[in-house]
Amino acid sequence: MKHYDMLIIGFGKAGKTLAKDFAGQGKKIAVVEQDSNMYGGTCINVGCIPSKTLLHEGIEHHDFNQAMQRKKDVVGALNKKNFGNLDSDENIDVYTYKAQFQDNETVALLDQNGETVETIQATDIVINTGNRSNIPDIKGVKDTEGIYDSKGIMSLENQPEELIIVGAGYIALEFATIFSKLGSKVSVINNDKHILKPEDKDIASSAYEQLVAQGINFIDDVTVTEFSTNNGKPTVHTNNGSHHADAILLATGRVPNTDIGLENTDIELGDRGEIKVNSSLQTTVDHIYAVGDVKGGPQFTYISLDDYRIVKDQLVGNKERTIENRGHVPYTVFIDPPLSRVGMTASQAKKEGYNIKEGMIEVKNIPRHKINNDDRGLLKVVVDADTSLVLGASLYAKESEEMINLIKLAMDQEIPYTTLRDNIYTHPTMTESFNDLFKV
Ligand SMILES: Cc1cc2nc3c(=O)[nH]c(=O)nc-3n(C[C@H](O)[C@H](O)[C@H](O)COP(=O)(O)OP(=O)(O)OC[C@H]3O[C@@H](n4cnc5c(N)ncnc54)[C@H](O)[C@@H]3O)c2cc1C
Ligand SMILES: NC(=O)c1ccc[n+]([C@@H]2O[C@H](COP(=O)([O-])OP(=O)(O)OC[C@H]3O[C@@H](n4cnc5c(N)ncnc54)[C@H](O)[C@@H]3O)[C@@H](O)[C@H]2O)c1
Repeated sequence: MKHYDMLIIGFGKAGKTLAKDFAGQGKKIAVVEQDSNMYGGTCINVGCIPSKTLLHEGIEHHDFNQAMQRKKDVVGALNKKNFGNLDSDENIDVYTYKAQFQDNETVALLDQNGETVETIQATDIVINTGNRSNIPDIKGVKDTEGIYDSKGIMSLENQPEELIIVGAGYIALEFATIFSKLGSKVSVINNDKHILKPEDKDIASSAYEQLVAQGINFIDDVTVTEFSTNNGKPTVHTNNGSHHADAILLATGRVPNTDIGLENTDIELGDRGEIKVNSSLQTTVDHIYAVGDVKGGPQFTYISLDDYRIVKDQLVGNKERTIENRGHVPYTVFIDPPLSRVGMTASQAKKEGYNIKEGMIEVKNIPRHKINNDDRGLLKVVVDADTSLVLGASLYAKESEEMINLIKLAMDQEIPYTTLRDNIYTHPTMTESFNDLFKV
């Protein structure tokens, strides 16, 4: 039995950052990752980085093969760098095995045959096992060839001429954009009447129009009933017709990876199968923490990174940072142009009882659009008329993934909207539009 100061299960964003930080403080750390293709975690290997690389290549008019090759190069380099970063540290041992709890104190490392090769105990244990694609229990889903999840679709050897995407959330819309930019004909099967329902209505309808203008076909308000193969092609059957393609992507949500022997522990799960944590990310066992996607809540790399800050603060800090005070959580849906959001929309703010003022500017009225040669999109902000604080922003525009971070900072720091309105910004930039956007 080996003993460490900290055992981290899963090579995710929070875990690898904790490992390096605590090793730097002289602590002995074990990191267990079940798959060498996943050193560095989901984001760099099968998530954010490969998907955004493919999107970038599509927008730059590269073809499918060029895009896939660059994705492979980028991921390969990052995987290697991530492994080296931990493995070269004398205070960190990286184990490539599957971790299984034997009890609250002990974790077994299993090889591919399920045999225990090592057992580890540690003063603190951090579960950072992430999540995986949800495969809906629909007839034929397991036996029909040509059905992929987001990981599989990014490893295709040949470009699908036609791609059907089931689901209309983040992954669906991003992959619809990627594959249509790379030249595939894309259809999205949506079980709702609309897409982007939580978003501002003007922004959602503008984004819908743009996606349709890019050639993406939306089949809205249908229920998938079965998958099968017809004339050698995967086919999706719905309550309103059948559709076949060269490939089908399931983008139907994600489920936490909790197959780690939790039945041998006192760790409890929540209603959605996530590991239950308190606001300091402690599980129902005091010395075991859960970080990143496996604990549910918002699923983003920067949330996993912030989870690292919370656990660090809990173990060696002043225990002040929690999931309740980490500030507003912005996000970007990487369609083209990207849709970025923080805080409330106007209708949400009204429902909450705020007395609001709204600002809006179309991208075609921002000078930078001439240089970008891109007049698509609009920006909207909501401010509190009583306090002058910013309540939210919905930015659908090129470079919005950068601009949104400034608004998040202003909201967290309670900077009044008038400061954003009257600030000096460099020119010609998209951000200088805040001078007009905040004239509410
Ligand atoms: C297609 C896609 C695109 C995305 N795009 C974005 C984006 O643009 N921006 C963004 O912020 N977020 C994005 N996300 C979400 C983001 O990738 C995740 O929120 C983030 O990676 C969180 O990771 P994590 O820290 O929870 O752990 P992960 O990075 O998921 O790491 C968990 C690791 O644990 C390992 N593991 C699991 N079980 C065991 C076990 N029993 N033993 C040992 N190891 C185990 C897994 O192999 C994995 O490597 C995207 C996700 C997907 C799928
Ligand atoms: N840019 C980013 O930050 C980014 C990008 C991709 C993914 N992510 C993260 O990954 C998470 C998961 O993304 P996702 O798109 O898989 O999930 P999601 O929850 O956003 O969307 C799931 C979609 O699948 C549909 N669906 C579910 N079951 C279905 C069924 N049986 N038939 C038809 N449709 C069905 C839902 O109605 C919804 O439209 C996101 O919540 C996000 O946190 C982030």
